[in-house]
Amino acid sequence: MLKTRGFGEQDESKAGAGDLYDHLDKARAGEMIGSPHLGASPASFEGDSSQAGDPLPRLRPGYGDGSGWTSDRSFEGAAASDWVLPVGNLRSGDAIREGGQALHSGQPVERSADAIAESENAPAPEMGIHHLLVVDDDEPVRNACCEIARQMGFAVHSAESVPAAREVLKFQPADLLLLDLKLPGGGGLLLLEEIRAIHPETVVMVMTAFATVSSAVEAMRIGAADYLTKPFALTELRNTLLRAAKRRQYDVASRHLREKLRSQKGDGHIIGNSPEMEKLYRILAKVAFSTHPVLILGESGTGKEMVARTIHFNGHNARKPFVPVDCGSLVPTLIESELFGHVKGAFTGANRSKEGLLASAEGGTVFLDEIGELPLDLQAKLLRALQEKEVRPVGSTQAVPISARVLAATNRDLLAMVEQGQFRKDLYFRLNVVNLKIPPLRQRKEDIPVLAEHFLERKRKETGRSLILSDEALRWMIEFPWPGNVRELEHAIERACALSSGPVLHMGDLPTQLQDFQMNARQSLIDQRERQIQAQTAVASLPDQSQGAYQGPAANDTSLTLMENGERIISIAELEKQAILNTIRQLHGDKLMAAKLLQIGKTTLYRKLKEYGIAEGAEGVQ
Ligand SMILES: Nc1ncnc2c1ncn2[C@@H]1O[C@H](COP(=O)(O)OP(=O)(O)OP(=O)(O)O)[C@@H](O)[C@H]1O
Repeated sequence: MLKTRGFGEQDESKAGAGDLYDHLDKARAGEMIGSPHLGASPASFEGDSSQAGDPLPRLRPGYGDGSGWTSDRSFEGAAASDWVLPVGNLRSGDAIREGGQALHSGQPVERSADAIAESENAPAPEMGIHHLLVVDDDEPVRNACCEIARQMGFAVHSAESVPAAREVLKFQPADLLLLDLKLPGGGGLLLLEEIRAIHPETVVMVMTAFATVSSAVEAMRIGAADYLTKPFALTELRNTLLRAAKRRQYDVASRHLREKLRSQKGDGHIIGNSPEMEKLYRILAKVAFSTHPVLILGESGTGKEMVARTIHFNGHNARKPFVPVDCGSLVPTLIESELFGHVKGAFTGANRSKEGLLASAEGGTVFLDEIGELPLDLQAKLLRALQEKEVRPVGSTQAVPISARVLAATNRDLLAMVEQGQFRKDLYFRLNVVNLKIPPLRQRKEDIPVLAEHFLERKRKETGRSLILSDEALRWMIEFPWPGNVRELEHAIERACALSSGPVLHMGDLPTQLQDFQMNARQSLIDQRERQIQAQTAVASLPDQSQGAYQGPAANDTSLTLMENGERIISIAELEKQAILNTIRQLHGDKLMAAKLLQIGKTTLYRKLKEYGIAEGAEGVQ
């Protein structure tokens, strides 16, 4: 049976919905959901104006036909569960069917997207449909929470116990879970742990009684995002649900962005799949959706500006301007007027007023590159501008509001500059709300082949030539430390493409620093090999070891360990002693040559001999 009712109508259906109406009506009258004594006055919450002054929820005037809601719902397999199909995520004028497959009984009813968007409590339409599961054995509380959530635009499901909740979750994973911690058939904490393991992305809010606040703390430790203490006001419930929905939306959006960053190819996109870059994508995907300042750190050419652009063009203000400011290349006398603007006549040559770069970003992003180069006096002015969100153009008495997000970058050690008094500490903390470190290319060598291929592909497209790197060239590119990072690699490929006459790019086509690096590396290998051969030849040309050679420690020597199987374990110190004494003997006492062949200093050799108690002039070692 389908029962409908519009808010404010007197209730021929009230008997069917039972306590829900009592609960909602009383809650609307300023009482608390979950109160054990519903007649209690909200005065007990004095001091919390948000609760005491809780505005009544504005229920939409019915669904489509102006009526109320469906009741009498159940879902096959989920006893006492309450299902309502999606709302939200609609464009103006859209209509949706409520009920659909999941409703066991009753006709689907429609309501317009406009009606939903109208509701001040509904999550923003772009937030999408959120499936909320309410789990509480207290039916009036459960129903009241479901109703409020439904009005806010959630797709609501409910269960009165842990087993019933598990049944619901089999069919519909929850985006959000509102969970009473005190439940029959196993506590809410158990379900919370299960959810964290199976659906870690579900945002969980727990409900507790005053007496069990410690379990809420435990729940937060396990991973609940928020908690409500019973009894709670409508406003609290709505705010908690909204926060959770936003959090969920944020999590989903950052996960998508991370995937996008990982898989994107082509010009203008960050390339690289090393673990270091994966870490960078993870943080980048989070900061893109916030408005906090971000400090981007990394050596020259690591891609700091590219990262700043990626943050801006994937964030909420992507359509607003992105204004890069190179603090290092601005003429010192002009920096102030560039950043903050000036009025006509402010200084010689100021023939007209000019808007500053900070104001021109208008809700977009200002990227302060090489922030470490900003003179100290301007650091103070920038700090003031960021704190007060306004700038005063040079020569003006009027402040101009600024609304841009600030991203800053540097290849310098700002903290060391702070310690040396070259950079303001307060500005450093202002800019460094979040910091993103881009590792140098030599610390993520896995990215070199993919980056090289990326730049080659660009050249192939530009020139129509088929171009590939020889194995040798690629091998040395991977070895090379790239002090100029990705920019240097990009230029190396460009140069090689320009110089090579055929499709294969060889070592000879790469820049001289790479060729020099290859030559030096080869030379040091040759030198090392030669030293080894010399040493071997010297030893081989000496008399047989048995002739007066040091024979090692005596059996009773403490440097010896005799194993059970009779094998002797010789200590490192003893091995060293053997090597030194044998070499000197083989060289007929030539200690200088011995030190050279053993690759130790002469003084070390004499010190060792002294330690061994071998006096100058002893046979064979003088
Ligand atoms: N991960 C990357 N994927 C593709 N191209 C990259 C990457 N990192 C850097 N680049 C390219 O390298 C060049 C230098 O990048 P960018 O200007 O962002 O570096 P930077 O760290 O800001 O340098 P500087 O400190 O010198 O200003 C650009 O052409 C950019 O496109």
